[in-house]
Amino acid sequence: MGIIQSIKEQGMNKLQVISDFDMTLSRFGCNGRRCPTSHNILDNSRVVSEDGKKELKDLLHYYYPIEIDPERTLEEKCPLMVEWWSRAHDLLAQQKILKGDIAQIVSESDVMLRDGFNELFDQLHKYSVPLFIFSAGVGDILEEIIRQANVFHPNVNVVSNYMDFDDNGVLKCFKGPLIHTYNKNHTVLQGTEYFQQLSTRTSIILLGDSMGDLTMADGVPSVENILKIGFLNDKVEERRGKYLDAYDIVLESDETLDVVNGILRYVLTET
Ligand SMILES: Nc1ccn([C@@H]2O[C@H](COP(=O)(O)O)[C@@H](O)[C@H]2O)c(=O)n1
Repeated sequence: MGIIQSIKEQGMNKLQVISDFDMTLSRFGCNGRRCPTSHNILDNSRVVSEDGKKELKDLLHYYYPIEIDPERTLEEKCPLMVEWWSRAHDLLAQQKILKGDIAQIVSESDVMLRDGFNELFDQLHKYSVPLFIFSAGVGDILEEIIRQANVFHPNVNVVSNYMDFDDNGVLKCFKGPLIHTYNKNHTVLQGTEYFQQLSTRTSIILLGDSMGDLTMADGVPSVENILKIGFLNDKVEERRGKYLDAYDIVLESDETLDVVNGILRYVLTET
């Protein structure tokens, strides 16, 4: 039997959705221009100095090609990703960013959620299906994005990199453990108990845009069905083979959540 059919037969009470955020729930591009990641929203904002912006852009131009390079191994990439995230977080921590400015920074940014986000969040909420957002982005920023989009429903849980502010609301550092593209697995979830509480939710729909997102469900105690849907946004030709091997469904240059919503509609409606 196919995975989608098995998930439907198990029923909505057994289902949970685990999703990446940047470039999976948010758009990769619009009208030929790149949309920002949660990190980029901060990097490009008015609260970062011109020198800071340049240094953050230099880091992006150096490390992003490494992140998506299909020829490099995970072992090669991991220490370099730690280096990128740590250097970027240190730079951001020097900018005296105020907690009270986050909402405006987000509302002034070019971030866009994928078309169909309302249906996705609202369907999952309506049927009380837990949505776990597991992100190597900036938690405070992505939470604000979904709050401003009016879809931060009670069934949504987020694990990400959160900012640590001092008593005056000034950013001093980022809280640990550091989450980067290639350590999104049980090792950074210790102490959260999230998946243990959902141990009866043994059907999973996993949404990601990188090879690192494939391990996001590793902490789920007893997976019975898992449907992995991958958004292939960049270096499409070079990475297609690896994505097709790893994901059950690969969506190329698709800025919508239409396929995901169609599957959920099928799974969640009784026939
Ligand atoms: N300083 C940084 C570090 C990372 N990024 C990008 O953000 C993405 C966040 O990861 P998700 O797991 O939430 O997709 C990642 O893919 C990096 O390209 C950044 O923009 N700036």
